Formats: sequence, structure tokens, C-alpha cells
Amino acid sequence: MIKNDLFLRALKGETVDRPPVWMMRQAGRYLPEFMEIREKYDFFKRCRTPELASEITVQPIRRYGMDAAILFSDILVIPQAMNIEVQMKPNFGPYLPNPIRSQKDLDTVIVPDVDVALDYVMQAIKATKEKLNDEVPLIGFAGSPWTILCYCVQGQGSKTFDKAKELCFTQPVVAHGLLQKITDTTIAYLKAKVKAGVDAVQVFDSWGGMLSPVDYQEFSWKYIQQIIDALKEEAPVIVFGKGCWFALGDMAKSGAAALGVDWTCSARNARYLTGGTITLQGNFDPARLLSPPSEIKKMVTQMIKEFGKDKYIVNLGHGILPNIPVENAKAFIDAVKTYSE
Ligand SMILES: Cc1c2[nH]c(c1CCC(=O)O)Cc1[nH]c(c(CCC(=O)O)c1C)Cc1[nH]c(c(CCC(=O)O)c1C)Cc1[nH]c(c(C)c1CCC(=O)O)C2
Repeated sequence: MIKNDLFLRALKGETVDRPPVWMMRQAGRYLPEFMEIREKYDFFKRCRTPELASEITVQPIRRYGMDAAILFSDILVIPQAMNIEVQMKPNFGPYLPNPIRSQKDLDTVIVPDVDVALDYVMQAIKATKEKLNDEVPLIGFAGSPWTILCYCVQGQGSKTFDKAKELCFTQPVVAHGLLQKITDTTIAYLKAKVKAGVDAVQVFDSWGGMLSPVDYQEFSWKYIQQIIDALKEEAPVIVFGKGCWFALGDMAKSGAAALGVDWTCSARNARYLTGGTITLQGNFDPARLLSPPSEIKKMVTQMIKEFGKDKYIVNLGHGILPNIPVENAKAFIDAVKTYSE
């Protein structure tokens, strides 16, 4: 049994004394202890070495005592396992030298045996569970099929993901073929992660908000729903769609345990759109962590009041920025841990 089960109780919608807190991208570049490891090992070496991945995962927990850990890994390990080359270039980000732009390209993409291809992730989970010693739950994650397609087709990050959209709108059969292969791989992957020991899973639809509401249904939501259907009996599923407030109504009926919200959607609107029944997670503007700690504390208290302490998980509205001072991140976490009504 997990000693601090606040996060799991919030996912079930139970009444709690205070909401749980964690931060998207909490294992990362704003932490000096992470930078030490980063200097020595390249990105995928860190992902592929269970000792390193588990160490990086528990670093923020040791420093701040969040109520949940999230496994250090990346959403792009999935395309890598599907026979698509992925590089992480320093000062550039993800780079995929052979993007998928035709049926011929799609034919080279495989649905791998995840137990073999991604065994290193399962080993990282086991190593992390040992280090966590049942203190807090561990979150496993995957990118949404649409967000993964964005990288597979564009070949790199983008402000518009125009090539990804072009494939969807000019070769929909190829796009759907790729989305389904990613979905099948992701379902097997998340199931394996649960078997290896994660207590909940989160699907990151970081680029869902790039699509119009109608296109979102066709190219993103349909596939996320498949993932929820396949996983919901095995573990609580959190869906975070950046810029996807328009889909919150459908998401609330999907079987997901909780929904992530970004900072452009007010607590009130998110509660209204979801009918007030489902657990919500979010939505502090990551750049607001640059405010002085005293102001951060006030704003966090106000945010909890607006969402309500129950059916709520305190988080940022997207990943933490690398330039956030460690004491500001601490102010964010402490404000939640000392919250009382
Ligand atoms: C879109 C996306 C990616 N990766 C991820 C997403 C979805 C969430 C989001 O939208 O932020 C998810 C992710 N990536 C990473 C995690 C670890 C767990 C966590 O702390 O949340 C998680 C959950 C580690 C990482 N993934 C990456 C880093 C930084 C690179 C490094 O450490 O060398 C980390 C800590 C690299 C990465 N990985 C990706 C990009 C665009 C980049 C480069 C940009 C950047 O540097 O932030 C793809």
C-alpha cells in the first residue's frame, strides 16, 4: 500500500484535507542535481539506463516532497520503438531525420513487441518503485497519438506543425494508418507500464490545441478514447490536452479519471464544461513561477479556492520552464502542502 495516497484518492474523487500536487516536467532542467547528470550522459542514455532514469525521477520528490512522481522518460521513445529514428539534439530538441510522409514511409513503421523494445522503461519503473519505497504513487505516461504523429511527420518541433496537418488533410488514409499504429503501440505500452508498477497513467496531448474542434475529434480524440477504453480498468487515466478546453465536455464522459487543464481556461469554465463531476488537474501558468515566492503562494491558494479542494490535483498548466528558481518551485509545492480551509 502507498503511504501518501492523496493523489490516488483525488483521482477517485474522494474527499481530502488538501489537494495533492505534482508538476508536469518536474524531473528536469530547473534542478541543479538533474543538470549534474545531464552533463555526463546524453538524453536517451538517461532514458535507457534504469539507474539514471529512476534517480532523476526521485530527485524532485526528495527535494520538494510532491504527492506523486512521474517517470523520467519521453513521449518519443514510442516512435523510436516503432522503427522511426529519433534524435535529441542539444539546443534544438527532437529531430527525426526520416519523417513519415507517404504510404511507403508508413509501411516501414512497425507495431513492436513493447516488452522487448521498451523493456528498459519497465526496468526503470521497477527501479523507481524500489527507490520510492511506497512513499508516493508513480505516474507513467505516453504522448497522444496525434502529438506523436506531429513529430513523426514534421520531423521536429514546430509552431504550426503544418506538415503534420498537411498529411492529415491530403492523405487521410496514411494519417489514420499511422495514428492507429501509434495507438496500438501506446495501448500495449501503457498496459505494460501498469504491469511493471505505475499507479496511474497520463496521456499528453500537447499539440491537440493546434487542431480545430472538428479536426480534433477526427485526428486526436478518437484515438485517445481508444486508449482510455483499453486502460481504464487497469489504472486511472489522466488526459491532458494543451489548448483543448473545447473538448472538455467529451473528455468528461470518456471514462478518464481526471482531465488536465491549461492556464487559458478558468477553473470556473473548466468545472462548467465538465459538469462539475470529474477530477481536474492544473492549471498554473508555468511562467507565473517567475513571480516572487510570496506572490506564488497567494496565487496558488486562490487557485485552490477556485477549483475547490476536492476532485482537484494541483499542477502547472504545462511543463515547468528551465529558468525557474528552485525556491519558486518550492513556494508552489509548499503553498499546497500548507493549505487548509
Ligand atoms: C511534447 C513532449 C515531449 N516530451 C514530453 C512531451 C509532452 C509534455 C509537454 O508537452 O511538455 C513529455 C516528457 N518529457 C520528459 C518527461 C519526464 C517526466 C516529467 O518530469 O514530466 C515527460 C513527461 C523529459 C524530457 N524530455 C526532454 C527533456 C529536456 C532535454 C534534456 O534533458 O536534455 C526532458 C527533461 C526533451 C524533449 N522532449 C520533447 C521535446 C519537445 C523536448 C525538447 C524540448 C525541451 O528541452 O524541453 C517531446
